[in-house]
Amino acid sequence: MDAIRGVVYRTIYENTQRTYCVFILKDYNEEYITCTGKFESPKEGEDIEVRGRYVEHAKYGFQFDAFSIEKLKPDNMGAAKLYLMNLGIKGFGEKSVEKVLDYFGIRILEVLREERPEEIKEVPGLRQSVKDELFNTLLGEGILADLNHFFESHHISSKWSRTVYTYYGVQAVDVIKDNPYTLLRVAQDMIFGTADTLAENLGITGSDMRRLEAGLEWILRNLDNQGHTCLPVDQLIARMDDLLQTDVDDIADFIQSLLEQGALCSTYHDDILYIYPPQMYVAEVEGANYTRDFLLEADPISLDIQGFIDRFEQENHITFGDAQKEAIKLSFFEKFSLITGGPGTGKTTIIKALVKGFQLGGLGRIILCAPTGRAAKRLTEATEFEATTIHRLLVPVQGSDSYDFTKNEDDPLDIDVIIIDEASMLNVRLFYSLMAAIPREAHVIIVGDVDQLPPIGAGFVLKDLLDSDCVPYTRLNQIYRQNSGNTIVDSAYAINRGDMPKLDGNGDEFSFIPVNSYDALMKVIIDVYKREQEHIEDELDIQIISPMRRGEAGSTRISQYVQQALNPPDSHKGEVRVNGITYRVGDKVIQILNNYDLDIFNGEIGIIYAITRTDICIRFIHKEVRLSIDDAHMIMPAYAITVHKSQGSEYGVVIIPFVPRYGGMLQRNLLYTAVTRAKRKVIIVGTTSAIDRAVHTVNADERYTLFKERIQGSCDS
Ligand SMILES: Nc1ncnc2c1ncn2[C@@H]1O[C@H](COP(=O)(O)OP(=O)(O)OP(=O)(O)O)[C@@H](O)[C@H]1O
Repeated sequence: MDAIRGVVYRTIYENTQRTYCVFILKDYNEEYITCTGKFESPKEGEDIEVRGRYVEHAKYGFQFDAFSIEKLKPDNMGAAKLYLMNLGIKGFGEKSVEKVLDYFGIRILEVLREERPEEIKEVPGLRQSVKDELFNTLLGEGILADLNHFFESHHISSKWSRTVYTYYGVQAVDVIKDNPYTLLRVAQDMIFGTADTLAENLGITGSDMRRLEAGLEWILRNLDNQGHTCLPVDQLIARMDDLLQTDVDDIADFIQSLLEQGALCSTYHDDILYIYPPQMYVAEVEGANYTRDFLLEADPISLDIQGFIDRFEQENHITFGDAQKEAIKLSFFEKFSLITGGPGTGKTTIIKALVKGFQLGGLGRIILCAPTGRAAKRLTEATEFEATTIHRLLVPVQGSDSYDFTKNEDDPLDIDVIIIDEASMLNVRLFYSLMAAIPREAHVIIVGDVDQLPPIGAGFVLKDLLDSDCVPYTRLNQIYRQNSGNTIVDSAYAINRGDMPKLDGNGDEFSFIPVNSYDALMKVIIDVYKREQEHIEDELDIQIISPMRRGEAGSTRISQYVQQALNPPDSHKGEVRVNGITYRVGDKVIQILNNYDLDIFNGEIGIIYAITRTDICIRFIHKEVRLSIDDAHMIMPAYAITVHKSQGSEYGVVIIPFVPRYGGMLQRNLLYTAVTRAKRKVIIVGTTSAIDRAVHTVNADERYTLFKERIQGSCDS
């Protein structure tokens, strides 16, 4: 490792999270060296030492890749002045700095070098607030330096120093030395192995309790992402053994002790012990209990149902099929019922009828909701009745976990009826939160297509409710949408049955373009996108939907290609680079987190129409917003998005890349979900073999959950 000392000459770039920077260092031989580092940028004029190595960057040439940085303490009065001025403290300008220098004289070098920030408080003539901030900053500088040193000595990037300091303050180094695994809670992008290696360096090995705790926490943290509410105990032990490579008996004893303390929960079912994190256990058990309460008794509304159906048919010039009528009757009769069916089977039409019917039956406080903003908007448009997202309905507790809501059993919703659409997206935790907030006397109607992808998060509520055979339900099989020749719908149903869709037709609605190389895939996608763009009024109506995000053919890479091809750099167009991603005026972006302040939700797609020094201005379908560049982590490029992100949304034209390199993602429900996102046109670009594999692969990913069994009442605890 090399070390260079010098003065920071100029900062070239720093990302908004302040975890990566590029700057020019002027070393003591007056040579200018471009440095990069995964830490916050030093300030211009600062004396620093960087340690790392010289590298040759393909584009930027020779530069210094700094692994760590240390601010050098000033060794003369001029440097001390610069150092103090560079602290960037409000109200601490040149005059105030002079006061400090006058007071300490040459002794200031000692104060700064030996990190005795408390002495700063003695300086007369400084405002108390300035003194306090100066004290805290100098203290922080010292601790940051200690952290940088500590990390460096253990070969860990100092990019986490600022976060760790912000979290643990003056105690930071001690906290980490005491339990290095605490880093995993603070440094979100740190992997277990990094903390584990540090722990080993510090003598924490084998079955040390801190190691067992961290290993368990790490595995349970990923449970939700993998779709499980619980794990069979053998699985849990095996996973911990894989991760920690320690004595299996110690792991088993540790799990047992947590069960005894109530830090983990468990259920015995079919001779298998399932282990739950407590919040998952509560969600699964209580979600099922609430549902069972609703199933206890029917609660018919006072309405001549047949007369109502006849009138609705007349007014809307349709004749309901038998299954549709059954669904309507069940919804009016039962307190809790379910409607499932594929695209075009009339689910939305039924919802429309239900709203009317419940109103006529005197139940006027009706809520329509869906898991995503886009689905709620679509429902509003289709039913002409205001729908909302489940999150908005339940009112999240600001700044807390994403399942913590203001509306709950103690403060329930003021409603008579709730109709929940796109229910295939409901995971166990969201379902529990929702059920907790529904008053016991309300009618609950759950609507969704059970053949869509399972939800993000644990469980598959819609499927389990259906499979339980305890919930009154209707399955709609007849397709009403443009009955004859809708090849999108026909293809979707063929895929769902496990048949190949017709790929050689020249239908305008469903087409397949074979490609036999990666380059051809990208080229065709761009050509098709361009062609469709010319025929469409609103670019938001075309969407590329890819089976996965990562990899050469993932949505991220495709988005980059499309941007390069269709919206390349242009001196007339504003652009900004955030976290290595370039956003340019004209680009399509997707919101990836709910932003309640701006009223824009996860999954909404928009086009950038302006970029200012501070904001990215985006036109979403119904709204234009100015997103602060500091909040740019809430968006992503979206020429292509994943099938998972597209759930609950519809687009006029959908382009689906589908090639063998998607591997395990080539599954029937994934292709079915992608195809059913299209209203007018689907273009699959790929290979017959990839489609064949998907059509014949029924999602084999097992989700560990006992939700269905709890609905059935076959689980004891
Ligand atoms: N019984 C019926 N007779 C004739 N047309 C019907 C009938 N039911 C629904 N439709 C029509 O079929 C089309 C599809 O219905 P709808 O949108 O309600 O289905 P959906 O299941 O909600 O579909 P998706 O999930 O794809 O939105 C609509 O144009 C609707 O007006």
